[in-house]
Amino acid sequence: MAKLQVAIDLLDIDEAIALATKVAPYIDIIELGTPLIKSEGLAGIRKMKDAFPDKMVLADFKTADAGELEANMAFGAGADYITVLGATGDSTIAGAVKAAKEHGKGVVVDTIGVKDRVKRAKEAIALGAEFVELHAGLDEQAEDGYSIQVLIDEAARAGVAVSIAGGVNLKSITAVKNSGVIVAVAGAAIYGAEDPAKAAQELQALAMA
Ligand SMILES: O=C([C@H](O)CO)[C@H](O)[C@H](O)COP(=O)(O)O
Repeated sequence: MAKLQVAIDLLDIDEAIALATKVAPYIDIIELGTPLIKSEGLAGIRKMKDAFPDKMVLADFKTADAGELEANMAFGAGADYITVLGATGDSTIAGAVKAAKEHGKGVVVDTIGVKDRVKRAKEAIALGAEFVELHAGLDEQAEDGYSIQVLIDEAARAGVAVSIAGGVNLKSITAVKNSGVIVAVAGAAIYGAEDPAKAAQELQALAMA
């Protein structure tokens, strides 16, 4: 069984909240995607958490430096999780983990751009990350030959708590779940669906099967 995280890559917080309102019954974690955070800032995080106080809210900061400072910003605005880039230095991850412990929150390390995602996942967990996102970003997904199977294979041999992001949809979610992830992240498959609530409900049913 895997939890379901919706990655909201919209640019307007009111549209994001309207989407989250439709899908919240089927979702465990609401992610404000990096473009949404760049568009709306910390105020957007506050607004989302105020609208969904009982949901876990993930701020996809993709922090690359000043880990403790940025994590304090995200948690202070109401986020339950912040993402930090796995490609950055250990001290940045450790700084964010320090802030997370002080706030009783969590750090998710995002392996976007990392060559050996499994090795880095193990290192990130040792540094105190709650889980690690095996992630192919929107640009990597658009490259010729991309297949989510790479991430599924990595999750199956990771041996630490991981999520998968990058092409999770109704076709792939069963294999994603069976790989042993603790969280499946779906963006376009939900926010781009004609009926986002139905899409989220179907994804959740398969993630929990
Ligand atoms: O994290 C993401 C990306 O870096 C832009 O913020 C996406 O939300 C994530 O890759 C989800 O992807 P899809 O489910 O394929 O939309």
